[in-house]
Amino acid sequence: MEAVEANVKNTFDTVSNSTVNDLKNIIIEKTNILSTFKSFSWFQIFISLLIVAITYDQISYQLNKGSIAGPRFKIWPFIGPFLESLDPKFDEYVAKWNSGPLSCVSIFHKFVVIASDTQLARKIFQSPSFVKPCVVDVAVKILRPTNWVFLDGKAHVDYRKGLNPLFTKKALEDYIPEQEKVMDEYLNRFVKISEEKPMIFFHEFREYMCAISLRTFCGDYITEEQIKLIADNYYKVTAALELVNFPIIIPYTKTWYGKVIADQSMKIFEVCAQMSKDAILKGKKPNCVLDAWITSMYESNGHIENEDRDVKSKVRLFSNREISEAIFTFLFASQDASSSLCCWLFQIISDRPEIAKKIREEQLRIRGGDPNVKLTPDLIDKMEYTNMVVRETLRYRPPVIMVPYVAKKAYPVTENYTVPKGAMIIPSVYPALHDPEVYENPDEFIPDRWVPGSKACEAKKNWLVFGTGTHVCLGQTYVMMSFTALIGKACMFTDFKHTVTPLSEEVKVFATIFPMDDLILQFRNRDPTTV
Ligand code: HEM
Repeated sequence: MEAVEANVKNTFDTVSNSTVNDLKNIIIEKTNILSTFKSFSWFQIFISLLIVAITYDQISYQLNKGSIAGPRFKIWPFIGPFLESLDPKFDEYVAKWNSGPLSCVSIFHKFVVIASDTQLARKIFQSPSFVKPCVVDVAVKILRPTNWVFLDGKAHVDYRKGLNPLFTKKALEDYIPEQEKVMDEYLNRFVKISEEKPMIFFHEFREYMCAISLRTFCGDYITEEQIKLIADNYYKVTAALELVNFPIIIPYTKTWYGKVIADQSMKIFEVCAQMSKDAILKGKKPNCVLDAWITSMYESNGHIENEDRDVKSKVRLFSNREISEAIFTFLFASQDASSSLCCWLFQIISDRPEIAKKIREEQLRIRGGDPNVKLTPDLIDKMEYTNMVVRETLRYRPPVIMVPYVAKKAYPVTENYTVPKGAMIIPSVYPALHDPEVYENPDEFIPDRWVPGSKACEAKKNWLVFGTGTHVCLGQTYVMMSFTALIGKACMFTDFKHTVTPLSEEVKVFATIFPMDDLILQFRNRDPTTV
């Protein structure tokens, strides 16, 4: 027993001794580390941490970049080319596209991959299981988190099914009379305001686009004053939703003004939605998008008789708030792109009088010589040459030059490169539309390249003006038809003269693209029965 006790004591002593020694060692070690730290100044600690952070930032950039084109190093640590991105230059985009089929850039923690190759761009647009449209953080606050544009996968596809019939040729038939009134009103206004001297039309065209969209969407339910309020202020929404913007809404900043206008507009649309609901129940014939949508909801749910409209799938009943949010997205999606197309169309045609003459000839011919024949979808279908001019303008100066998407998970976009999860992946549209293999002399404006059966017409894969895949532009048919109608009427009834400046052909990027000099024009009335 004693032997056992002695043994235990010995073991205990040995263990205690070794534990004490270990503890001693640890304390000495810690004291050494502390004293080493103490010998550093705060400045030295800060510099060391900074070096660690910069190294981490560089290494993760190199790992994300892999073999694709892009700056060798992230020259400005953390921020990357943030300052350049605040004022994006078209030439810098072109340089990026020319640098390789896939190229990259890193701004703050965001890694951005840009695809310039047509096949790759199409592949990205058509990979909804890997990517979804990328919206700036603040967009969720401005457009509201409940907005349909943030839906993904099946929920998005189902929602789109209900919206698609609102922008078909058949639907347009109902909207055209109201649209034509706005066209006439604004063409008169353009003549009046530029009577004295040529003036900048960038703002005018933005206001006009806003007015025509709002009349198409909300019909007579929206007042002139409300249209003016939204049209005068909509640019604040564009500025608030630029790709690089502060994510938190601070009062009296760009994003705050954007939200105020968005909220005001949606409030107006909510009231319009209720007015449309009341009118449709009383048997009104639809003449705007709200009416068409509410009719399909009411027919689908048995509130009114189905008049053999284009109701392919069951449409549930939507609240006024939901409808107002969707109408705002139509405005949001259309306003900048349509204003861009409008500016380039008028500039390009004015600079090429022979094209204006051919448009007039066609417009008079299809109307049997009477310029006052009213617009209908069938009449617009006959405007083949005018349509080719609109198509060529969209190719030559595509309003949306690229569409930001985000990788939902690691996305093997090529055999050799995988886009990291969370990175932005941007399919470019412009290079596909300037591909010399398909469009000979791509930097020349040649409407005749669109004659039926031509190489350009057949190259459907290059036609990325409206995107492709599940998020393809909802308004594409509407855009082609309403702009063909508009420019036809503008050429018949007015002479518009462009003041060419050295900046006219330079491209300004403001969400979409515009002539750098903001387009200086003068409109005059003309005899519409002559060419
Ligand atoms: C010249 C005029 C226009 C151009 C160039 C244009 C172009 C585009 C492009 C490139 C996209 C992204 C497509 C994709 O990701 O695959 C898009 C989406 C969209 N566009 Fe347009 N657009 C125009 C006018 C309009 C108009 C007038 C409307 C009116 C309703 C509209 C409604 C939409 C909507 C709602 C989306 C999002 C669709 C979705 O996420 O499902 N666009 N547009």
